[in-house]
Amino acid sequence: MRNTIGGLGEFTLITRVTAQFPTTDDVILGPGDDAAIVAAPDGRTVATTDVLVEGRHFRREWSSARDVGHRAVAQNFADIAAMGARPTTLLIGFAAPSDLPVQWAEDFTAGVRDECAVAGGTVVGGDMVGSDTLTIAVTALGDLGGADPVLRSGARPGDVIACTGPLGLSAAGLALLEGGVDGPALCLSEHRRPSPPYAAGAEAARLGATAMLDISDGLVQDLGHVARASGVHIDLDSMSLEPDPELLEAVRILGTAPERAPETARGLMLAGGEDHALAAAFPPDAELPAHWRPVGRVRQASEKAGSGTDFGVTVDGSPAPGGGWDHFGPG
Ligand SMILES: Nc1ncnc2c1ncn2[C@@H]1O[C@H](COP(=O)(O)OP(=O)(O)OP(=O)(O)O)[C@@H](O)[C@H]1O
Ligand SMILES: Cc1ncc(C[n+]2csc(CCOP(=O)(O)O)c2C)c(N)n1
Ligand SMILES: [Mg+2]
Ligand SMILES: [Mg+2]
Ligand SMILES: [Mg+2]
Repeated sequence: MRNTIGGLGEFTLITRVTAQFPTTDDVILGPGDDAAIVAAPDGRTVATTDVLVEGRHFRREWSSARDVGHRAVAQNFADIAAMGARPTTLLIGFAAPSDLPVQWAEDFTAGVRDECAVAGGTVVGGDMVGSDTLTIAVTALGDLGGADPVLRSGARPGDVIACTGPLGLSAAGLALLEGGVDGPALCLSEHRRPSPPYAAGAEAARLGATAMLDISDGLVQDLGHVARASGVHIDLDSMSLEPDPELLEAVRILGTAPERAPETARGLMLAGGEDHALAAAFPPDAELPAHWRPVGRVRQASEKAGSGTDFGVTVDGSPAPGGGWDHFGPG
């Protein structure tokens, strides 16, 4: 029992974990009572939740506890940013077996704390329960700062689709880990600790974005949600997707012939999930900073090309290949 959370007990563990989190201007009452009280300066709070399950989302042999902490924050605060909001606070449900080392819980918490410092939020509560499967369920809250939220449903024909943040790197990192081969550090680190462009969410709202979401399941599949919600069609220009040199190197290490590497890398940029980049639709006359890379156009839904499994997204005018993540669909 020594050095396991079973030895420490639930309430000591809660005290140790919550002691790591600073208070911020968004916190009226932090952890310790029946609920937290969070400031909502304009009267609205953006709320979202995502779950990480060991074996499904991470493996302890591939990711450190700190990595999982970073990732739990990143995937949730990316959803807040994708609404055009500023990340403020988190609640963390922590379900773990009793023989989990205390050190793992401490390191996970340090990862949460450090990613919160990057995103600008903090933790105000959570829950600790026993479970055979290590599972992290995070609720994130955010503040719109008086602005209108950027929904998935506002894209209009003529809009430009632009992305900011990495694409394909996390999928390449995962493939390297699955293959048991070493590869570019950037791919491995983006898989273990995604780096969503948090501030770009509110920036997109200021720039007049008509629709936005973060890329968790794959660019094509996720933009399909925008296309359906907005009643439009989206055509992506594959040649506007410029693979990072590290992504090209990773696909070569994974066995792609050098001359095919750009195409394979673009395939990962189109279908790879978990980068938590932001993709948004902007009016054609929007003046976008360079980090928002135009990657496609919004068209009338009636111009939709292709048949079969059409998510309302084409690539270079042709039906997009599948490949996005579906937790319950065919693998
Ligand atoms: N069990 C559920 N009950 C109610 N709403 C849900 C449930 N699961 C998902 N949703 C809602 O469905 C919408 C889409 O969920 P989804 O999880 O695909 O989005 P996401 O969190 O942006 O993506 P990802 O989970 O891949 O990061 C969200 O508004 C989410 O709150
Ligand atoms: C061990 C292990 N195996 C597979 C994957 C790949 N994976 C899991 S969930 C997901 C989509 C986003 O999830 P969600 O929709 O729940 O946010 C992806 C691409 C992984 N990360 N770790
Ligand atoms: Mg979700
Ligand atoms: Mg999302
Ligand atoms: Mg998903």
